[in-house]
Amino acid sequence: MLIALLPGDGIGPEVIAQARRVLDVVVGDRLTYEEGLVGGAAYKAVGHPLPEATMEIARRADALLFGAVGDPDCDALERRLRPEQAILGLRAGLSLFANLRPAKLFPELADASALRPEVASAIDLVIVRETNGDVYFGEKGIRTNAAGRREGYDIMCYDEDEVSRIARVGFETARARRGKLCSVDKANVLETSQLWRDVVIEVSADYPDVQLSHMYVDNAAMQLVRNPGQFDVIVTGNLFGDILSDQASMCAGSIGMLPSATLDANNKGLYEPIHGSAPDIAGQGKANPLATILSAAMMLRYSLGLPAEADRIEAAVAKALAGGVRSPDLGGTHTTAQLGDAVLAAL
Ligand SMILES: NC(=O)c1ccc[n+]([C@@H]2O[C@H](COP(=O)([O-])OP(=O)(O)OC[C@H]3O[C@@H](n4cnc5c(N)ncnc54)[C@H](O)[C@@H]3O)[C@@H](O)[C@H]2O)c1
Ligand SMILES: CC(C)[C@H](C(=O)O)[C@@H](O)C(=O)O
Ligand SMILES: [Mg+2]
Repeated sequence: MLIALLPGDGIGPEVIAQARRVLDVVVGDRLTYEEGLVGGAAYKAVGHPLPEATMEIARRADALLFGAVGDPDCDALERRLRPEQAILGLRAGLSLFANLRPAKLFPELADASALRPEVASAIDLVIVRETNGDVYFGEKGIRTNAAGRREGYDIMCYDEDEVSRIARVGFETARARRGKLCSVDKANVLETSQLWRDVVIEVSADYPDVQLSHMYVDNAAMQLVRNPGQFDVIVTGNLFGDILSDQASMCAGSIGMLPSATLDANNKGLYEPIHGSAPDIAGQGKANPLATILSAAMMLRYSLGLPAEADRIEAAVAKALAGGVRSPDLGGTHTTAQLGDAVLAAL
């Protein structure tokens, strides 16, 4: 099976290196890798953040393992050349619309959560985030308005098929878990959200066994901190899901702990930590690689049909944490490589 390995920028290559060590031990030569340039690294090498050569590997691969993109050197570039366009281009170009972001507290990390331990310990949820639509992909630009002033705009737009297909992923995910789906929107203000809510309710007719609720996004942000244990599966749009998942990560201990899968209709997927390239700590051995290692486990489970191997990796991460290894984001002083060492030792 072929993996497109896309390390990217900043801490991306550092965390991918540790995931690769783990995969080599757990699945060995059952996987082959082709590395592609993405993000600022690709822009600097060939003038584009998502070169056709990388897309070609990505199309051929059975799954994609992605680090992170984002480079302060590229901040002044026009939008289509910015490193972040690489991840958006992969999601759009490969129809990767269903972004699953599980947030669960490893019991050993109760002290690292931003919440009180008894509140934090209840967090065990999945955010199902749509990643092919919303303000990310609507018409956008900067224009001069009637008053002669510059005006930026990003149209928020979802069509009903986009909503129903992500709603189905939400219902299926809930059905396979504790049977509760919370759809998060802003239907008190946004027409897009009103349609979202109507379509989710229509789709719910096919899932009478799943308990559906609706919540406004501002309340959801508050409830995630007040009582995260109330959520099983959250289904939401691209922008709300982006924000809520970073927030959920701190409830579960650290942004460096949350993995993700972004799937197409056939479970081909891109696997990446939810965090970015973290330029503030890049190159210092401070990055927590566990989100990326856990993303590799999700890849084995969802795209490669190796659930036992995925379980093995997740158990090894838990064992490494139980052994006391902690990167700075978790309140410790261990390096990126030492976290990798601890997971390998646990394996
Ligand atoms: N999918 C992606 O590739 C992705 C995701 C988010 C942000 N970005 C990009 O990354 C760049 C930096 O963005 P940002 O600073 O807003 O977000 P970020 O997630 O890169 O970093 C936010 C904070 O979290 C810390 N952090 C992140 N990952 C960590 C890890 N594994 N271990 C320890 N600490 C970690 C960072 O040091 C920083 O203080 C920007 O260019 C942004 O667009 C890319
Ligand atoms: C880098 C950026 C485009 C991306 C997003 O907003 O989707 C990131 O924040 C993420 O969470 O994957
Ligand atoms: Mg994000």
